[in-house]
Amino acid sequence: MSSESSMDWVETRCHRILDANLDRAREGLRILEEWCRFGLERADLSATCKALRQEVGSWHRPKFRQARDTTHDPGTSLSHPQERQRTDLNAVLLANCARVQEALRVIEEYGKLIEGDLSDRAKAMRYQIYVLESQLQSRDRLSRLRQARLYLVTSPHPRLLEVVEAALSAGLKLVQYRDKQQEDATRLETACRLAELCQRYGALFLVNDRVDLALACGADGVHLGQQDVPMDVARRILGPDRIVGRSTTSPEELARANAEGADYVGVGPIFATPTKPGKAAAGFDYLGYARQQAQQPFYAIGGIDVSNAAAVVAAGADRLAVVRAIMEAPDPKAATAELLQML
Ligand SMILES: Cc1ncc(COP(=O)(O)OP(=O)(O)O)c(N)n1
Ligand SMILES: Cc1ncsc1CCOP(=O)(O)O
Ligand SMILES: [Mg+2]
Repeated sequence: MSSESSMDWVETRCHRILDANLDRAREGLRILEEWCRFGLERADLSATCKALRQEVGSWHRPKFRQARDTTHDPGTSLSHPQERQRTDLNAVLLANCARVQEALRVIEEYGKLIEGDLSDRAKAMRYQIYVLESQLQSRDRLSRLRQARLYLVTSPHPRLLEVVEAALSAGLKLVQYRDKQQEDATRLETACRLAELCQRYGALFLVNDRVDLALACGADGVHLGQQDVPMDVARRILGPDRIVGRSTTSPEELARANAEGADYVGVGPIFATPTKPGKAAAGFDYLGYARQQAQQPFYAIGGIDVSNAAAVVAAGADRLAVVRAIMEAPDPKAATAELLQML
């Protein structure tokens, strides 16, 4: 091969790579656009996707298409098992954000050999996709939160991951890691393992009290009590896309949580509970008040189990948070299923 024809050979291969990845980016954007338009009914996000998709289309030069050689492409018949089965909507959105980001990265690198300008634009667009991804995630987190009726708050347990997995396998979609005793290094390790587990089951994962641990393990958010850091500080640290929940025991605390814009509130303790010794019960009166006044989803918590959950629901709760009812149940999966059914 002469040195000139070898350069042509490389260029044709690069055109082929650009052709495939321009198509891949456009397809991924179309999938995201459809959800923004028909799922979220968000004209702004849908318009963003459309503009990005059209821009990618405008980069697609005829010479890239002409280099296409589908019959000899060994990749056309390869597909990963994960591509055939996505666990939930969020997995579809995440997979397609990743697909667009990867395609843009390829365009950015190979574009340097062909057109520097194309490479620069692909890089700029990749950052726009990161922003879009976090916008989609935050919308998605809040809608998943609204769907989650049962909230497991964990307690220290020798088989913590096993118990949580049993509850997740029964359909639980919201978990809070609460451990006041462990050293930070162990807590962080456990939080990371729980975050991964919850993600696998399509469940939201929050960390109790600790914004730093929530950030470090990539949790979906944090639960703050009245003595924890102020909500605006948590939002500043975690960014606008994570969930921040707040405990409330009285109308005054609820009014503050409303004003602060908490994404959800804990309402309780409904009954006195050994999990929070010394904390007086707020009772059904406060539950009824929260039902009228809460501006966000609220979870009744404190002393709730399968024996009294129906009464708590009758008193106005449509969401429950529990510790012992699942963590100390002889069969955590069955207890979760029973509670879920009551909701
Ligand atoms: C859902 C939910 N509600 C209330 C609490 C209690 O939080 P807090 O008052 O900060 O007490 P601790 O849990 O930190 O002991 C909660 N954790 N979750
Ligand atoms: C953390 C917390 N906050 C108010 S009550 C409570 C503990 C609830 O535990 P249990 O469900 O075991 O009564
Ligand atoms: Mg707390």
